Amino acid sequence: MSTRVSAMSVLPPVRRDRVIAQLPQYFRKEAALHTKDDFNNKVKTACQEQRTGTVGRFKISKVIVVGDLAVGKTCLINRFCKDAFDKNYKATIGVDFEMERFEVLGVPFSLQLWDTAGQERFKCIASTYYRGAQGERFVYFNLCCSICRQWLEDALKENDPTGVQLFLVGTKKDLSSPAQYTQIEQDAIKLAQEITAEYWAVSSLTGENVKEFFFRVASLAFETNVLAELEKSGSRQIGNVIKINSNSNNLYTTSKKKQPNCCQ
Ligand SMILES: Nc1nc2c(ncn2[C@@H]2O[C@H](COP(=O)(O)OP(=O)(O)OP(=O)(O)O)[C@@H](O)[C@H]2O)c(=O)[nH]1
Ligand SMILES: [Mg+2]
Repeated sequence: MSTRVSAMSVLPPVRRDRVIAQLPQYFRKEAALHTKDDFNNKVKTACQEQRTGTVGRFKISKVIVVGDLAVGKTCLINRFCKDAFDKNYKATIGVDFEMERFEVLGVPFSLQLWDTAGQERFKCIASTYYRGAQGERFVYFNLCCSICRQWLEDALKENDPTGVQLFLVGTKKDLSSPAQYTQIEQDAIKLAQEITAEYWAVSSLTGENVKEFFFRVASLAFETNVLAELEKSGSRQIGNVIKINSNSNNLYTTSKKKQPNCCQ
């Protein structure tokens, strides 16, 4: 057994409240990365037959959280990972990391959450990370910020947009009245559609939608990763029994992304 595998085998079992057996649903149908109600059949079969390749062993998916300062990036991660909330603002310096382990369709799956700093003076540090990141990247953008389109442009400049799944997250939902929220949501859905992102609204103070959101991220990341693994192993086999579409890892978006405009 390799050292890496034995290191993994000493990890404690995945927490029971991180087990995902069903595909978690989108938040708003009009701004979803996909609207299917179950995991892809090829993915389900691969999981049953334990043919998920590096997914489930040492593969770790990265989630990069970006957005303006004080929009609530760190609090969102802390609410999910530690079930904690701090009302005092402590700016992130550079980048912090959290690891979160799931079990999806019986397969262990880890997300590494990159919590970047929103302050302008740390922005160059964050962009170094986008550049250095290998493999799939899943980027969130916080809604409650005037320059979120700027973050988006910067992050996409460093990444192939087709390899990135975007989530546009409206934070601090508890602070708006229902009437204010309705207006915010309309604008957010428009922006999400424009940038081909999935929209969510969350509150780290109350915990509303936080777990649902991360479960959805983990599930879509897992599905994309397994499909990519199947495609890789499919292309290595001679005379495949199962034909795997060469575009199958690009599940959710085939349309060319529009250049984001300036904020209104
Ligand atoms: N009411 C309310 N306040 C929140 C919520 N989320 C975060 N806050 C507050 O907003 C402030 C900033 O939160 P952070 O999570 O530190 O913001 P950040 O985006 O990580 O900021 P940087 O690290 O500077 O980029 C803190 O005072 C939090 O308590 C929320 O859901 N509701
Ligand atoms: Mg922070």
